[in-house]
Amino acid sequence: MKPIQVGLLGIGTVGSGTFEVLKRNQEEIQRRAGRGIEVTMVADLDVARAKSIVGANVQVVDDARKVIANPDIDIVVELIGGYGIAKQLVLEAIDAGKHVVTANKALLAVHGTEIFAAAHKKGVMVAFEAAVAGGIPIIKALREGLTANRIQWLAGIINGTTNFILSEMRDKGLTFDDVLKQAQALGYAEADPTFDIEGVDAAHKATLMSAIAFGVPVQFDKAYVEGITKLESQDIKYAEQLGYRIKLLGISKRTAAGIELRVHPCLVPAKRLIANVEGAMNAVMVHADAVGTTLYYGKGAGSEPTASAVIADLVDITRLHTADPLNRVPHLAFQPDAMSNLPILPMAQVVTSYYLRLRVADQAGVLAKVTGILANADISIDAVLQREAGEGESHTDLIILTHDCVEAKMNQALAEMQKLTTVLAPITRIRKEELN
Ligand SMILES: NC(=O)C1=CN([C@@H]2O[C@H](COP(=O)(O)OP(=O)(O)OC[C@H]3O[C@@H](n4cnc5c(N)ncnc54)[C@H](O)[C@@H]3O)[C@@H](O)[C@H]2O)C=CC1
Ligand SMILES: N[C@@H](CC=O)C(=O)O
Ligand code: NA
Repeated sequence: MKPIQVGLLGIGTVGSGTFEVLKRNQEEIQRRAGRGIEVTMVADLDVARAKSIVGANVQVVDDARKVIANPDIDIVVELIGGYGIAKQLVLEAIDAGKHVVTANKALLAVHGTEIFAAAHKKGVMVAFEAAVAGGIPIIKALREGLTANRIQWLAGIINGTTNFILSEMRDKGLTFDDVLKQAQALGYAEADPTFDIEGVDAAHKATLMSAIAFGVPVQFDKAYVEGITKLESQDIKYAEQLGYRIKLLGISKRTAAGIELRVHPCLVPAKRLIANVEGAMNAVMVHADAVGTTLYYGKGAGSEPTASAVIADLVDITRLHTADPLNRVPHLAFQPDAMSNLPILPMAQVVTSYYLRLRVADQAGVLAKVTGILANADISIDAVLQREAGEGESHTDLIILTHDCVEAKMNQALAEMQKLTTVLAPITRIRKEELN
């Protein structure tokens, strides 16, 4: 049988890995797919660099639309990134009846509803394993492997750049900016690294996982997003003393009132496997009713790990493209007419526990006032740590761990505590999850 012909749009970090791994493992891949899979056309703005990667046997153009217009191309792989031209190209490829593979979580988290609807109407597949946690087959696991289950929550380290920054800062005492530069040089960071450090990239991925886990539409605009730029190294140290690690987590939970969808730094018990995921590695925990808790771990960024996921999608499409579209796995795991309208909850309605750090005057009665405010708000305390004031210091740090409470109550208690004259600086609040 004639090989499946693939057109690559963009041959940067992920595109070059995809080309290389497809070539290197072509025999093994063909034995699995039942058919050869070949990149026969590439579009990149940097034609010279693209040619140096693919050699003379592959046609290279600078206009992606030429790939889409080529009737011999069966699958278009979008590896340009962003919501701009990438969106137009993906929609045009669908319109031309091409199956699409993309690693572009930003595009799908924001415009997924429109893109999946267009693909469904046209009877083509849009596959996106590489868009979440790079090489980890988490989309496959959520969409197919766990299909018997009612999923209750998922929580993951789903941005390699920020996990790398947090690990290097903690272990080597390096500065934020230096580690970010390293992450960029290693090809982990997004084109705009603020997407990584402000939690946006993780929120894109959490949005996609949440849609697949709970059968709700992709709703990035409703996600709560907080990155790691305001984290202070002293909080990392205090958390360690209390038996926790701080990780940037993407979390989505099903509750009776709706779906929690949030990304923020989070204290996680140091004894959990996920707390020990270091460097650019990713890990996702999924808790479901039948199977219990499962954990998926691996490389979430980088050229070949991400290519591994792109190629898995190419193989899936190769196997399934002749199947009746109704027999294919739905894009978001649930049939399009069986999606749930459970709302995404505003952050004020989220229930979680907290780490609080207060810079307080070193005076008698301060602790009582603070704990009194928490008690009045019905927030119970799990642990308290008070740093001894140093010689000549008139202030000290008070660290409090709370049990679960609704975020609105905590906001109110924080506002009251902040008004105390003995509280000398803005209070640090970091959320905490036991993940059990
Ligand atoms: N780098 C990584 O580790 C991962 C990246 N991704 C996603 O994969 C996608 C690609 O990322 P990278 O390979 O890292 O980016 P990159 O910046 O290395 O590569 C993008 C390529 O697209 C080309 N390009 C830009 N505009 C174009 C246009 N109009 N027509 C044709 N080519 C064009 C650029 O010249 C470049 O070669 C993004 O959506 C990213 O979020 C997903 C998982 C991991
Ligand atoms: N910038 C992302 C790349 C993969 O999605 C990350 O750091 O995880
Ligand atoms: Na993946």
